[in-house]
Amino acid sequence: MRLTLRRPDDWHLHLRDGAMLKGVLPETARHFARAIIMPNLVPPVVRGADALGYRDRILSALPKGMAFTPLMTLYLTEETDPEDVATAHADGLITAVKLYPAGATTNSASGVRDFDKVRGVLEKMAEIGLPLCFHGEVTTPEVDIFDREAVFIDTVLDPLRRATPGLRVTMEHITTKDAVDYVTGADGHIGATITTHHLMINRNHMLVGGIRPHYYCLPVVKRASHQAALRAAAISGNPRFFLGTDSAPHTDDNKETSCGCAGVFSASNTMACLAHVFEEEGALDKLEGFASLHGPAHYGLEPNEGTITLERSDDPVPYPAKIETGAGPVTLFDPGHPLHWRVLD
Ligand SMILES: NC(=O)N[C@@H](CC(=O)O)C(=O)O
Repeated sequence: MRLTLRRPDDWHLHLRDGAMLKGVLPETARHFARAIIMPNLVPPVVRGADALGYRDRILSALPKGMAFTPLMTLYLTEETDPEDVATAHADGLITAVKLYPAGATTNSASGVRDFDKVRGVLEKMAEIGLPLCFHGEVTTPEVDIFDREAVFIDTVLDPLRRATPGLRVTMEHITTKDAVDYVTGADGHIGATITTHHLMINRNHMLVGGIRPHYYCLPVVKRASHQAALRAAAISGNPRFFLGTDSAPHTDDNKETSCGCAGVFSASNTMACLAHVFEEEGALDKLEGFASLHGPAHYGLEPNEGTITLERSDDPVPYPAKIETGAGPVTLFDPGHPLHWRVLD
C-alpha cells in the first residue's frame, strides 16, 4: 500500500547547535520541508540578530542537495524589547515567539517568571499578528508534575488570552484531554501541536517494568485516557491540531544517568510512526491534514508544493536504535513494536 501526501512540516523542533545540529538536521530535512526551530540554546536565541546567526548556522549545516527552510523563533524573556521583535518579524526573520515559563524544561532558566513583564511584547505581537508559541506548564513546586498543564491552562493561558485579545497562540506539545478540550472550545486564533511520541506512549510505557529514560520528556507523558484524547484530536480533522514532533535530541550519556534530561528524539521515524497510528485508528485519510495542511494554515503559510510517499510492507521496516552524531550517540524513539511503514526516497 502507498500513501502520497503533501510534503509535511514540523511545527516544533529542537535542532541544537554545533556537532549535534550537524548530526540531527538531515534526519528532519529528509522528510520535512520546514520546521519551527526552538530557540532554547545556551545562551538562548533572544534577539533578532541571534535568530539571524542561528539560521545561518542551520543552513550551513544542511548537506548539499537537501532543501529545508528553518522557521525561526525568538525566546521570550522579561527583557525582550517589543521593537526588536517587531523588526525581526517585519524583516521576515521570525515566524513566532516562544514562551517558556522559567524552569519548566530544558534550558528554560531565562524564561518568564512574571507575566506582567512581557505584557508589552504580547500586545505588540497581537497588533502585528505574530504568533506566540508556549510551553504550557506551570512551574509552581506545589503543583504535581502530572497536573502542570491543566493548571497552566486555567491560571496562565486563559487569563493571558483574555488580557490580550487578538493574540494568536500555539499551545505546544499538548499532553492532556484538558488541553484538547480547551483548544477545541476556545474562541479566537488558537492551535496546538501534538508530538508523535505522545500519540504512541503513555506513562505506563515509561514506568512499568523499569524506568525508560528515553521516554522521559516534558510535558511528561500522562495516563492512557489522555493519550486517547490526543489520538482523537489528531485524527479528528480539526485544523487546530497539527504535528509538532518536539524531536529533542540529547546524547545517551545525558539521558541514561541518575538525573537525565527531558526530550525524545523522533525525527528519523516520525512519519512511519504517524502512519502506524493513523492506520491503527482507521484514519489514514486524515494524516495529510495533520502533518502537512493544518500547520501552514495556522501560521498563514501555503502548504508545500512537493509530496512524499509512504509505503507499507508486510515485513517490518528496520530503523536504527540510535544515530551517531559528532556530539555522541542519540537514541531514536522506539515505539515498542515493529513499524511497517517507510518513506520512499
Ligand atoms: N520536550 C522536552 O522534553 N525537551 C525539550 C524542551 C521542551 O520542548 O520542553 C528540549 O529542549 O530538550
